[in-house]
Amino acid sequence: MPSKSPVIVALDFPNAAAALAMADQLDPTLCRAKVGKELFTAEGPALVKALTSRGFDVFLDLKFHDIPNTVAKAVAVAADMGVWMVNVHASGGRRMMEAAKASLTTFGNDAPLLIGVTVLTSTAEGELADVGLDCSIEGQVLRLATLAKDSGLDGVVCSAQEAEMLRGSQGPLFQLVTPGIRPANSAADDQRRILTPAEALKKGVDYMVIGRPITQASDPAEALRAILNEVGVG
Ligand SMILES: O=c1ccn([C@@H]2O[C@H](COP(=O)(O)O)[C@@H](O)[C@H]2O)c(=O)[nH]1
Repeated sequence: MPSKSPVIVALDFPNAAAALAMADQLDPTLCRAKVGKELFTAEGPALVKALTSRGFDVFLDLKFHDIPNTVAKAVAVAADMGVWMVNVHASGGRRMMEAAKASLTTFGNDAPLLIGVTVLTSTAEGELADVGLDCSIEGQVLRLATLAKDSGLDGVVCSAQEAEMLRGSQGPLFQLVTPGIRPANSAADDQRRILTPAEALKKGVDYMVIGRPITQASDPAEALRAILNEVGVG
């Protein structure tokens, strides 16, 4: 049965053995699973299949960013793999996102959620200037989220710090997927725009992507349970 949990556990591991050892400690009715660049580059579609056959909804987090034709084809292959969610960089632009969305038409109700990445949660205020953007992070997130919605995407990756603003501007159905979640007293690591799980849900996020606070815990299943208790789920 697909999970109704708001938690997506980031399986950031170097190989299938380590990722599946972690997955086997987690209950797929209490969380979803995210496969990112490190794990997918090492193990490919077989690893996605191993997770879906264990009952996990899989978010394939490859953040495609390329010309429209290339991204559209990659998104369709991801859909064929049976993933639940896939993403592209919203900064790839309207034509790229529209092509990605169009490539999912043939999948009908089985199409994965298509999500646009706005500004990475590791980016701090002031760092946009380094890449030539003369605006605030909130302004850039709003601009890219609006473009993603206009291009037909189902939602965006953003920080929970921007969730309230986006919930107000993009409406109740636009999916807000937020990494950069840190339970109180956890290390921020390389994340810069963080909130706790309870703060994030209060701001209206749909899904919280959580990696190290769960996967590096001495008891990952207990760390997940504590987060679900904090937000009153499960
Ligand atoms: O803006 C973004 C987009 C993606 N991520 C990914 O989420 C997880 C976060 O892991 P933690 O260990 O909880 O920091 C990781 O896989 C990133 O690639 C993100 O952090 N920010």
